Amino acid sequence: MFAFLNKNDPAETTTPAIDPQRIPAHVAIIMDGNGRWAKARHLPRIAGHKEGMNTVKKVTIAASDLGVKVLTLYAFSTENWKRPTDEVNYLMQLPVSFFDTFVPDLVKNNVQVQVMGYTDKLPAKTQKAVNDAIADTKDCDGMILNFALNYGSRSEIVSGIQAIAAQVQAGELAVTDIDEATVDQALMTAPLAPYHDPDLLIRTSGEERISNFLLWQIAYSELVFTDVKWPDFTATTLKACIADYQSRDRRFGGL
Ligand SMILES: CCc1cc(N2CCCCCC2)n2ncc(-c3ccc(F)cc3)c2n1
Repeated sequence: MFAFLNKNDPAETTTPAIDPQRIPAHVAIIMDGNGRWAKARHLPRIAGHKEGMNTVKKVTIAASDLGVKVLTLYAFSTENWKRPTDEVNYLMQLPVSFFDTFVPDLVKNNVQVQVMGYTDKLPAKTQKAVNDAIADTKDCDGMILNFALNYGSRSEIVSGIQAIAAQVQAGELAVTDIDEATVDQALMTAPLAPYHDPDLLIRTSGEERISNFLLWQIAYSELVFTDVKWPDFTATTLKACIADYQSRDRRFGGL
């Protein structure tokens, strides 16, 4: 079901062998450990977030080069608003910094940006940076880089139920016609079809929790937990996680 990597090789010094024919189509990552990375170096937490953004750039290109179809990154949860104001303010300018420096590389690598979450609640500058990047990469038909931004799975499911109920109330949908596909189409991952469900979910920094991320979508996902902190995560770490994924015998509930 899930495994914990890096018991013996935390630095991932060896490049694992992976089968290029069995790359997971959709990889989702909970990018944890940025604050602890900074604390271990006697740096402010925002230094960890800044280094974490550099890792986003490196891992985006690595995933695209490996042939991943969708890379979903949990950048900011609905619960993160509880953090200190100065940290939230710093985090909210990261999408601006990211796109100021990285959109040309995204286009060069044919990467399309998508964003899911309650983005209307974000600061105007953050929303503009996100909307500009989506517009600038809309013609790219390579890997989709999907940021979860002000996202929470339970809220997403409630919003989806409300949308389905409105369809029934409007006479557009019969209750007996509601099925799993109806729910898939009502969730924020609908635009990722046919890759709306992650094949592989990675969480960094040793925590073994899902933390309200893609709860419906990970029903059959392989879960890999690594103790590597996100700022230390590299293309080699990604390959090690994919090698672990490829070592699994996925049954989707069957024998
Ligand atoms: C808004 C919070 C946040 C935090 C953050 N961190 C800090 C915490 C996680 C580690 C990665 C670095 N990053 N890194 C990229 C983005 C980003 C988000 C949307 C977008 F369209 C483009 C880039 C980002 N956003």
